[in-house]
Amino acid sequence: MEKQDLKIKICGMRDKENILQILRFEPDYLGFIFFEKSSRYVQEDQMKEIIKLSFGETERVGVFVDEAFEKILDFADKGFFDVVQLHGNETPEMVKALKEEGLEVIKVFSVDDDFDAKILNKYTEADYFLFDTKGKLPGGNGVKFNWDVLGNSKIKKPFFLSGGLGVDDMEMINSFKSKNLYALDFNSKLEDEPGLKNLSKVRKLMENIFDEK
Ligand SMILES: O=C(O)c1ccccc1N[C@@H]1O[C@H](COP(=O)(O)O)[C@@H](O)[C@H]1O
Repeated sequence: MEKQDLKIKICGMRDKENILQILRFEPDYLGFIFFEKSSRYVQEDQMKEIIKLSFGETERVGVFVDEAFEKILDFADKGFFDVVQLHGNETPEMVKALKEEGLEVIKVFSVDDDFDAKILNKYTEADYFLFDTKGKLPGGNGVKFNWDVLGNSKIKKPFFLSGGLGVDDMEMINSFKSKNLYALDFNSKLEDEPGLKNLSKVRKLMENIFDEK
């Protein structure tokens, strides 16, 4: 697999020093969790400082769980993110309304063995889908789902693959064939503690992940 084939998102960032270290590896996306119950929650005041950093080509993703439309817009106006990730039970109407405000939208679906891909047809307005593992928490469970459930033909939109991905999963990722796989989303498996990514793991990911085939 060639590097240019797949985008990389590293999620759950909040520590300024750690962000600066990770930015040196030039991931395509960095994610920030605006869900108060998350152990990776970024407060508004922290975010005001974080956006003063230079992100270069790396896009910022704001992660929300069933958040009010007005709050998402307010955070967008404050320049907290470039792309919004809706990680709850947001409706197709919510996606449409955010699109009408000019936002780029990733809609998340929590997947288990009973996942029915028909639901995707309701979310045609989303720019991207993201598939995460259904678990106790809305996200950040650190567990993989059975990727076979996605099936090849059912996903008509570029999508992020997520849920417990780590640096040792490349062989599995390489053998997962889906023409619309757009990005890999890494979070808890790269951490020393919630919100703090381990540099050796990120280095291994960014330098070696695409060379294993
Ligand atoms: O990480 C969290 O705490 C979190 C909380 C609420 C919604 C989403 C969250 N994280 C997202 O979960 C997936 C998968 O993470 P993991 O690899 O299983 O740890 C990822 O997309 C994060 O954006």
